[in-house]
Amino acid sequence: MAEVDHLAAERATARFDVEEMKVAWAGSRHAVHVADRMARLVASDPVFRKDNRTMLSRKELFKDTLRKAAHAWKRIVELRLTEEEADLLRQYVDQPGYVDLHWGMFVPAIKGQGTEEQQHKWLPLAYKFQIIGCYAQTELGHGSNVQGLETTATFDPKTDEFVIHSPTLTSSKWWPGGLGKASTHAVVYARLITEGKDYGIHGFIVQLRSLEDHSPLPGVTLGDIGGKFGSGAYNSMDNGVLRFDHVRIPRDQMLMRLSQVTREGKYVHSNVPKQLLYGTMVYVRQSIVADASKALSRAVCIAVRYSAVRKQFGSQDGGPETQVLNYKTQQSRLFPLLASAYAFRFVGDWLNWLYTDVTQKLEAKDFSTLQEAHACTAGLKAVTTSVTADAIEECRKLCGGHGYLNSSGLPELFAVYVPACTYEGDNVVLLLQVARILMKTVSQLASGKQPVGTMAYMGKVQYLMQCKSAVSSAEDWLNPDAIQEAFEARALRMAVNCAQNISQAASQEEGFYERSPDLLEAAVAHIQLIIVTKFIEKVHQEIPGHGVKEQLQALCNVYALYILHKHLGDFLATGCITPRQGALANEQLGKLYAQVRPNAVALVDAFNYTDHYLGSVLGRYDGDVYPALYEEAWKDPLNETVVPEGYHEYLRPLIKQQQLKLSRL
Ligand SMILES: CCCCC/C=C\C/C=C\C/C=C\CC/C=C/C(=O)SCCNC(=O)CCNC(=O)[C@H](O)C(C)(C)COP(=O)(O)OP(=O)(O)OC[C@H]1O[C@@H](n2cnc3c(N)ncnc32)[C@H](O)[C@@H]1OP(=O)(O)O
Ligand SMILES: Cc1cc2nc3c(=O)[nH]c(=O)nc-3n(C[C@H](O)[C@H](O)[C@H](O)COP(=O)(O)OP(=O)(O)OC[C@H]3O[C@@H](n4cnc5c(N)ncnc54)[C@H](O)[C@@H]3O)c2cc1C
Repeated sequence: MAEVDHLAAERATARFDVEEMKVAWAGSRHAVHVADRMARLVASDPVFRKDNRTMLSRKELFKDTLRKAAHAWKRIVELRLTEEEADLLRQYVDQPGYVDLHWGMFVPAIKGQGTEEQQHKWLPLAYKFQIIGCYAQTELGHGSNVQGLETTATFDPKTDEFVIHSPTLTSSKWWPGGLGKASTHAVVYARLITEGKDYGIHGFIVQLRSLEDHSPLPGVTLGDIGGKFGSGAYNSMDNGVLRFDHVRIPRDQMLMRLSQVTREGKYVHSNVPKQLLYGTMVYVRQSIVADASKALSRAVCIAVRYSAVRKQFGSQDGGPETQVLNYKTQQSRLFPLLASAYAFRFVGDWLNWLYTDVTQKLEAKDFSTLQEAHACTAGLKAVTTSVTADAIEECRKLCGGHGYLNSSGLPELFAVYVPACTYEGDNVVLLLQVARILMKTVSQLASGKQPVGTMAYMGKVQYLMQCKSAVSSAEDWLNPDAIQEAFEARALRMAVNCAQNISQAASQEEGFYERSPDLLEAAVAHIQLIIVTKFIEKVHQEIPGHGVKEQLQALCNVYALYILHKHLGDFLATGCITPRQGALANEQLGKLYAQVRPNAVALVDAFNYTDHYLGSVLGRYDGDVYPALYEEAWKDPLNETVVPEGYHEYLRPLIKQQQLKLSRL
């Protein structure tokens, strides 16, 4: 705890119990305790220091990542941490690295697509780090279009092996994290060819490097793909390139849970949907939604605390300067982001529940919710990452000039975060998947088929297509039913409009292609409805703690009315609300910002982030920003010498030359 709390006055104005809000945010009292313990463990360990990260060269940064990963593993083993604790410890280390892909994709791919026998063989090796794995799907030529991948896995019945080959330059695996320098193994996605027939994409476990000296195995060419956006940031990750020259692997290294190749080379597909091959991506997409709320809440925490510390311009009578957080413009930019952080947190929890539920159903051979899981994970991944990436940049601007300094933590957070809009599915490509499912659902309405899950509202088509909002005062917008109905009507009408336009095209495919920009917006409207709905449902639950429910209610309304205001064109164009009702929503939004203002600092305190994890001099808990900024500047390598290197070569001759010229005048 800080000795001098420059934000004490802010904390004193909070009208709710911050400790209880921490519980609401983390999900349970247990979750708060575990997270707290792990965060402090990391913060107090000098190996996990990260304040100098943006000043390291790529090589130093990569070595630092290896060191941190090894040290984290040592601590996990020494302290006998549980899986939950270990995951949190890695999260607080906060440096992207090969372990993310090892635990986050390699292990889940084997769990999801490997037979029990294969899991029995490979998982213990992975769990003890006797092998290190990555997920090698994307190629130089194709990422989004998974069916377009070119790497081949041809079965050779003579030797009972698959021959893995990269037939073209564009078939080189390109991007997999951990592949460049660290991984010994990969789950490689390749076209399965047997008995002369191409059966499409399947997963194979392939060893890449020697377990003795880490050198590439014969026929394997691999390396790092090069520096990436920003200093520090995602450059700690060894995203890699990989080519195979007729590399042989035993037949039993094909992941055979969904389909098999027999000893004779016969292809057998189990009676399961082929999309289960994409299961690892679905799993990671739902984790990415939870991750979005973490990244967004970090940026918002920095911007809120700093905005409370920073003062600009005085009162007209020469009194004290105004905290920038008191400017209405600052509030209208910042508070919707604060509300979004909470909204994403709760929708992330719900998505995790949905994923667990779908997984259990799949195990019982019930595939009915597969489409729902795909639509929700793809859509929520797309919307939450796009909003978060933009929001981090907005937080940088909200911090003025100091936000542009590395020591603010925001440039690095942005650089680390933006690829989330691309990896695990480009956001536009994913939203078009949602749109396809929406169009399918609309087309089935006429046949009387009742939509289920998050599409269930579409079943109220008769009502939602013609309903008119009853809002007649700003306060009416505090009614969750009014919000819910407006969002449902907007999403449905946008989807139906798209479907009608598509039906006028020469073919469904052509119509979809022509209308894809509108479809994108319809998909976003549907996903925003889900986020609003899950926030409303959360607030309806019993939430203990003085004032906690009231604050969440206010944030829920901020989130919904901000989206309504931002997308007013959609609501008006579809006739769901009138311009007057739109203006009333904006009026109510202003009142809600005033309600949030005294609670803002406490609302970000509830994220319970250590100064180490935040990594920002602007976001310090104690608000003592200026001495920290001043001190940080002196740590820059440029300040190691008073006179800079290069002075004698370039500056002195220049200055002397000018002096000489002047003396001749
Ligand atoms: C790793 C860390 C884990 C922790 C995470 C926590 C925090 C995150 C922090 C850091 C992350 C760290 C690293 C990031 C690592 C990144 C890894 C990667 O990027 S791996 C590569 C990911 N690649 C993609 O996502 C590719 C995107 N493309 C696709 O998913 C598909 O190809 C696409 C676009 C869906 C199209 O597929 P296609 O086969 O052509 O399908 P159709 O459009 O024709 O659809 C056919 C039917 O299949 C249904 N479908 C499609 N996908 C799925 C799915 N996933 N699940 C279920 N069903 C699916 C689709 O709806 C169609 O159904 P119908 O036939 O209409 O009924
Ligand atoms: C940091 C990072 C880490 C990654 N890690 C891994 C990893 O560990 N393993 C792995 O296998 N891969 C990994 N990837 C690859 C990643 O999954 C792909 O980059 C991603 O799926 C996007 O595919 P792409 O690069 O082919 O983009 P493209 O599909 O080429 O996208 C280019 C543009 O085309 C547009 N576009 C494409 N198709 C359509 C369409 N049908 N309709 C409309 N517009 C379209 C996109 O919106 C985008 O604007 C990683 C990528 C990054 C950036």
